[in-house]
This record gives sequence, C-alpha cells and structure tokens, in this order.
Amino acid sequence: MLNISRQISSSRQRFLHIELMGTVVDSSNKEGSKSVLSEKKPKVVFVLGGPGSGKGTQCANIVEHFGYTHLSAGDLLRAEIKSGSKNGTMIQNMISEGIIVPSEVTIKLLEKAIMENENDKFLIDGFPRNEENRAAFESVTGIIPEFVLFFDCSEEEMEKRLLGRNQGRVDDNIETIRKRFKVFVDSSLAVIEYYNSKGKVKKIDAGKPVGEVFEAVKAAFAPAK
Ligand SMILES: Nc1ncnc2c1ncn2[C@@H]1O[C@H](COP(=O)(O)OP(=O)(O)O)[C@@H](O)[C@H]1O
Ligand SMILES: Nc1ccn([C@@H]2O[C@H](COP(=O)(O)OP(=O)(O)O)[C@@H](O)[C@H]2O)c(=O)n1
Repeated sequence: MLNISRQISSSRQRFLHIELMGTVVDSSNKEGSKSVLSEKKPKVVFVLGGPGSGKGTQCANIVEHFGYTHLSAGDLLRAEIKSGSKNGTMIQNMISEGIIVPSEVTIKLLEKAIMENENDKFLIDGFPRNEENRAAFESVTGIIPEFVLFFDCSEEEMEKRLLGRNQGRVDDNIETIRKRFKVFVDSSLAVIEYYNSKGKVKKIDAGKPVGEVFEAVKAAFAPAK
C-alpha cells in the first residue's frame, strides 16, 4: 500500500513526494544487543531532511516545548574534530567533501552523548543518513525510533538558506552544497523510504516560514487522542 514517487523536475529542484499510507510498525528489536544503550532504552525520534531544510532550527523549538534532548550528528562530528581526536582529520576531510562519515564513528559519538545525558528522550538530527547508518545503529543499539520527522523542502530553498546561514561552516559553499544535495538524493532518501514502509514517517512541509513549520511539527508530537 506504499506509494512513493520521486519527481525530479530539474537538477536544481528535486522534491520527494511521499504519500504516507502505511501504518504497520516494526516492533522487532535485537535481543542481546551489546550496546551500552540496551539497558537505558531511550526514546528516540530521528529528524531527517536535506541540508538546510531547517532540522536544527526546529529541533531547538522541540527541545523547548517537548523536553527532548537534541543530538545533532553533524555537531557531534564537528566537536570531535575540535577535540583533536585521532579521527579528526578524516572527519574534517569528509565533511569538507559532503561525504558521509563511517557509521562506526558517528554511532560511538551518539551512544556516548546519550549515555552522558540523564534525559530518556532524544531527537537525533541528521542521522541515519544512509542505509549503512540505519542498519548499523539498529543492530548495535537495538533502538527503533518512535517516529521519523521528515522535513521536505525544495533544493532551491535549501540552497538559499545554506548560503545565508553564515556560521562559517566549511561545507556551506556552493560546490559542497551541491555535493551534499546529491548525497541526500542518492543515499539519504532511501532511509526515509525505509521508515515510510514501516509507517513511521511524519512528513512536514519545510518550505514555509519557521513559525508555520513549527505548527506542523507540534501536531506531529501531539499525543494521539
Ligand atoms: N522555515 C525557514 N524559513 C527560512 N529560513 C529558515 C527556516 N528554517 C531554518 N531557516 C534558516 O536556514 C538555515 C538552515 O537552517 P538549519 O536549521 O541550520 O538547517 P539544517 O539543520 O537542516 O541544515 C539557517 O540559517 C536557519 O536560520
Ligand atoms: N550522520 C551523519 C551526519 C553528518 N555527517 C557529516 O556532516 C556533514 C554536515 O551534516 P549536518 O547534519 O551537520 O548538516 P546539514 O548537511 O544537514 O546542513 C554532512 O555533510 C556529512 O559530511 C555524516 O557524515 N554523518
């Protein structure tokens, strides 16, 4: 009953159209997981969407209103570079090229951040970014997300936002932005399609102003009546 179609109208404007029809939830979990998280059993919501779709902006709002802890995979990787870790140079090179860092590295950082925090509910922003990320996280941690928030936004709008973001990021230049868009279409959409097939995706029209997007986000978090 799943109906997913991608409409690629031009190289600059790609939209993913997902009709959310499935409601079957995969509750299977990996027993005997070796992860330090297997005892903590945190509640997790994945926040996904293209670069510049507004994930970080909306996560800040969700934290304030719903008491989640925000973990941005990109921020954790950038902090790892700054810490002078042995993986720093490799991560720096991959981010500069818009490439996805190996799951092992990112998952370790996420596990550590979750374990160090007393909260039991987390927004994981910008992860999983490819099938390898997704499958490795599930098998290592045994965590199945409550749901997946998907910020759907045109490339034209995302490009405009990234070029105006002004945070001094090495990857917010037009050449790397285009590479990141390609990685998103080639690798990250498959993750959204996977969770959609499990009935777990809540799609948000992220092309609207921040306040309007947050209204839709609030509805996604509202407890089912
Ligand atoms: N709905 C919106 N409308 C216009 N600009 C936005 C919107 N949401 C976020 N922005 C701006 O766009 C840029 C990218 O947003 P950000 O939340 O950092 O995206 P992401 O985390 O998905 O890369 C930021 O400068 C942010 O202030
Ligand atoms: N799960 C992840 C998340 C980010 N990253 C890297 O970090 C970069 C920036 O990701 P981000 O989530 O901070 O930012 P956006 O690209 O969403 O704006 C990506 O382009 C990847 O190089 C990764 O390798 N794996």
